[in-house]
Amino acid sequence: MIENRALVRAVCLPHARGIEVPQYSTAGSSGLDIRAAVPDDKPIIITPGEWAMVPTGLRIEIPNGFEGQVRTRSGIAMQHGIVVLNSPGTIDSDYRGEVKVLLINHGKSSFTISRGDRIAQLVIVSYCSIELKIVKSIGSTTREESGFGSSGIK
Ligand SMILES: O=c1ccn([C@H]2C[C@H](O)[C@@H](COP(=O)(O)OP(=O)(O)OP(=O)(O)O)O2)c(=O)[nH]1
Ligand SMILES: [Mg+2]
Repeated sequence: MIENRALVRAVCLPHARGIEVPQYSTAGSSGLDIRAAVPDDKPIIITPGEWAMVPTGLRIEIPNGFEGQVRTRSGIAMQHGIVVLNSPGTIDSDYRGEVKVLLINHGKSSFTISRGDRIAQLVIVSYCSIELKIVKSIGSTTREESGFGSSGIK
């Protein structure tokens, strides 16, 4: 159990009223499950190969020095091929619009998203803001320019 919790304030927009607010499903979960705020009578259907922007009905105020990462839920990825297209989606701390989730269907069947469905998870992460300095050369390493499988694939 993490004792030192960052406070994230959120506004629930009218179209999300009645939907469960994002929650950690267990005490040790890193991501809060976030739910689709689509109308009851207008589910979103994503056909194979297509993607859709799913509203969450939430505006959040992430503290300075933190960002939100919108990540795929492994269950719907494994069972239906539904993943966050821009994974992980970035929620900037200065963003005040509605958090949206971009989902793509890599599966073989259409996938229906109904009101209140848990569509993704939101992880709040601290990050480092840098000052980028352009110089003539940068420090050398053993690896130098090797990459992209240079150490072998398996
Ligand atoms: O999955 C996502 C990704 C982004 N956003 C919102 C919050 C984020 O702060 C903003 C901008 O996102 P990003 O920086 O990824 O998009 P961009 O294409 O660079 O747009 P911008 O020029 O507005 O930064 O859009 C979401 O609601 N969900
Ligand atoms: Mg951006």
